[in-house]
Amino acid sequence: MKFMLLLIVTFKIIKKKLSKLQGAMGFQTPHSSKPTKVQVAKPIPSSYDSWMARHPSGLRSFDRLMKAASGKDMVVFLDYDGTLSPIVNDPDRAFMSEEMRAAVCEVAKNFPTVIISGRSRDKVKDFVKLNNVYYAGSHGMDIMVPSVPARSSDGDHYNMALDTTKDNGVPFQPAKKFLPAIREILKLLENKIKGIQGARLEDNGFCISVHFRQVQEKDYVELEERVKSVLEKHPDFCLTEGKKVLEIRPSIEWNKGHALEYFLDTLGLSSSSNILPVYIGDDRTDEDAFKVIKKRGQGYPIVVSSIPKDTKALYSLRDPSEVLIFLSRLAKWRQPIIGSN
Ligand SMILES: O=P(O)(O)OC[C@H]1O[C@H](O[C@H]2O[C@H](CO)[C@@H](O)[C@H](O)[C@H]2O)[C@H](O)[C@@H](O)[C@@H]1O
Repeated sequence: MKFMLLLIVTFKIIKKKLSKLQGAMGFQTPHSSKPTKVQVAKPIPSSYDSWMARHPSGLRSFDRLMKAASGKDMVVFLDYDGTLSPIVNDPDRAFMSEEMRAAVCEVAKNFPTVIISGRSRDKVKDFVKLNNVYYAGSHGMDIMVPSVPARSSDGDHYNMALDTTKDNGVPFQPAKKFLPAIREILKLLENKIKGIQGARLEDNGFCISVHFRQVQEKDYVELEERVKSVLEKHPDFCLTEGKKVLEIRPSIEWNKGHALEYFLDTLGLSSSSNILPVYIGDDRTDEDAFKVIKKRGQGYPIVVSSIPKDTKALYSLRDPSEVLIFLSRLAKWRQPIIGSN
């Protein structure tokens, strides 16, 4: 009797295992209530893949983008941190590579090129070290309008004689009247953040960065509260947040988007219906420029991100190494000569 019971139990176990195995292999068991098709597992798209479907890679789309750009006046805008240089712990050591510098230099030989950064104009210039690009610092609040026009005198060619080392242009600084208040805020902040280990200030000319990349997470709230307490006495300033940085800036209607429009205007390029601004940036402040390009309905807003994020950009590049490839290809790209085979 016992032997019979053992035999039945063993038989049932073997049957169950066999049926599981068949299921896993896609076979139907005779006991299936409904006939099921053999299921071929579809790969579930990762969130980055589905984000990429909405913001296609600037590299994969390169040929298509350039085809649509042919015959148009391209102007290239490049953010600095996180775009031309990788994000690093020490903001003073965010150097760009020699290859990146060479690629930007080559691009600038063919297209008017603007470096637009949250840093002070002098600082970003020190990092980039190129004299054939235009610079806008303090999120576009510090622009040196070049005395050499972007156009040659016949208006047909991009002027490659541009030399931005000669600061003989006219400064455009819409937040100039805030400078005394910025100095005062800087002093107050120096005292306020003293006790918070790892917090550091960066004087960006027309705005101030309070870095917390090196601050312990438990101190974040305290730091933010201290910064906000300083701003209570300065209601005409606002606080925004970037990548592990709090940014204090004058509350004026001026951002990277306005700066983009301003450059197109002052370079004598905005009247052309053929203008094609390309803007590459990684941070929240770059979204203002993406918005402007989208509104114009002309140009390529490209976000640099290796994670899905909410953005107005139409295209994406994963990180500065992809920016380098994109710029190197752009530097080599030549407008097809109309009429040639
Ligand atoms: O407009 P950007 O040129 O992107 O400037 C935005 C801020 O960039 C810098 O900070 C960021 O990069 C640092 C170096 O990699 C990193 O340490 C920091 O955590 C990032 O937020 C710059 O130092 C800030 O002043 C700019 O506001």
